[in-house]
Amino acid sequence: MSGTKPIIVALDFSDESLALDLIERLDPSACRVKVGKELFTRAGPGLVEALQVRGFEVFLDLKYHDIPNTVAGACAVAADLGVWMVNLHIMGGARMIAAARERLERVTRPPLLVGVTLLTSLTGDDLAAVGCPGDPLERVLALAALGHAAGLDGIVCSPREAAAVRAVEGAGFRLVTPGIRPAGGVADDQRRVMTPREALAAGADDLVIGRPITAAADPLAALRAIEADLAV
Ligand SMILES: O=C(O)c1cc(=O)[nH]c(=O)n1[C@@H]1O[C@H](COP(=O)(O)O)[C@@H](O)[C@H]1O
Repeated sequence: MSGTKPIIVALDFSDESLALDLIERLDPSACRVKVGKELFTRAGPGLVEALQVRGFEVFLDLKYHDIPNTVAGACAVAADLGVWMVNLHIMGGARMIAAARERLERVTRPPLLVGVTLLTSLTGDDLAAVGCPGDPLERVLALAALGHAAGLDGIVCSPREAAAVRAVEGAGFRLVTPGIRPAGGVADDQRRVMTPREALAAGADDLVIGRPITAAADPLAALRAIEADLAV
């Protein structure tokens, strides 16, 4: 684990006010937040700035996947926004990743650049159905190696793959893991999941957690319960 606050709360809301209501009750010294496609499409960069003004480090999760020039430009603009972390799809290829890295090297405060390997909602059967049969773990390991060589700071993967990736890619490579579900929680659309404690024990650096917190009757109590479980 590379920090004292491994939890990233995924603010997957359709409305800015819902995100801000939750944020008012969170402590920026205890967690980070993620702004993804839903909230960003609604609220845009202004919301990112509002979160940062309140002291939160923001993971901008727009999963860029395009030609190298377009992704590099988007990463540069994300850096201008001052975000802490930004992501892209490793399937965009080594030249796309290298272009993003090269552009970020030109900015004063580059965000961490991480790459999505295989979405945590996908199984081996899903891979076969899109014409890429194979074992999810093998695919994650291959994409992690490609991304690392092309200049990523880390990857997004399921915690189920964290230990294997850590063994190959080493200590400094950041492992960001969604697909987190407290024991007994519903998986929703996630397929490759682990509990928060299992994920940290497997070597994850960051735990991206959305609905187990945001859809709970008492989101703050749900977050506290996860933190308490991790502290044991
Ligand atoms: O890049 C991501 O953050 C991401 C990658 C991935 O493979 N799986 C995944 O679930 N995510 C994001 O992580 C969050 C997980 O949310 P919950 O399933 O509600 O905990 C969502 O905001 C997803 O967009």
